[in-house]
Amino acid sequence: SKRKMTEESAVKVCVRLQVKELTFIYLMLTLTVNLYQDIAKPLVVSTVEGYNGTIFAYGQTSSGKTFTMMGSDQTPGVIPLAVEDVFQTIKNKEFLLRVSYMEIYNETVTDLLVDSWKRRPLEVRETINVSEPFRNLEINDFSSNLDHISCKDSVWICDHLLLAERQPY
Ligand SMILES: Nc1ncnc2c1ncn2[C@@H]1O[C@H](COP(=O)(O)OP(=O)(O)OP(=O)(O)O)[C@@H](O)[C@H]1O
Repeated sequence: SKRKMTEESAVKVCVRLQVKELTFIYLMLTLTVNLYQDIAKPLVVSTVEGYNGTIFAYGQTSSGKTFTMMGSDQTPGVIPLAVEDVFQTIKNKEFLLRVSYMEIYNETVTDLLVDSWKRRPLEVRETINVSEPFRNLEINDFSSNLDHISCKDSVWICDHLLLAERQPY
């Protein structure tokens, strides 16, 4: 299909740094969903069990970081796939899910969940072992089974992340 041809046109390389070794290398035929299943899903599931996890996209401009992380309606990226899996994993459990979304650009940290006209650079706290490294970062609580919380599904979260990203400065 047209979509498949397009997605296959880019090379994805997934790196887990381990003393100068690459653990996985994905070539042109790899779809984001395959990469997600191998690399990200185990990490996402273990974060729900209490482990810390980081998925980090690195590469030169236009190499496909946003495409891989956010994706599109036809080809969901790592973030929507991860949010969906989090909701699947916490289904029928009482679980507090907290989401924040920030951008680091030209050494300035910005909270993307704040309306663009209210945005101010976040102050970075450099003290070791602080649980909140950014002062004033908006942290949204979403719960899978509390009625008074407006968000109940992964689509709502992803829509808000996309809206936040597209707000003009
Ligand atoms: N695997 C892919 N299949 C099809 N199109 C892709 C793929 N990866 C990237 N693209 C397309 O290439 C263009 C650049 O990709 P993208 O915006 O994701 O790059 P980026 O690394 O986030 O760039 P920047 O650092 O400038 O933000 C976009 O139009 C995107 O849709």
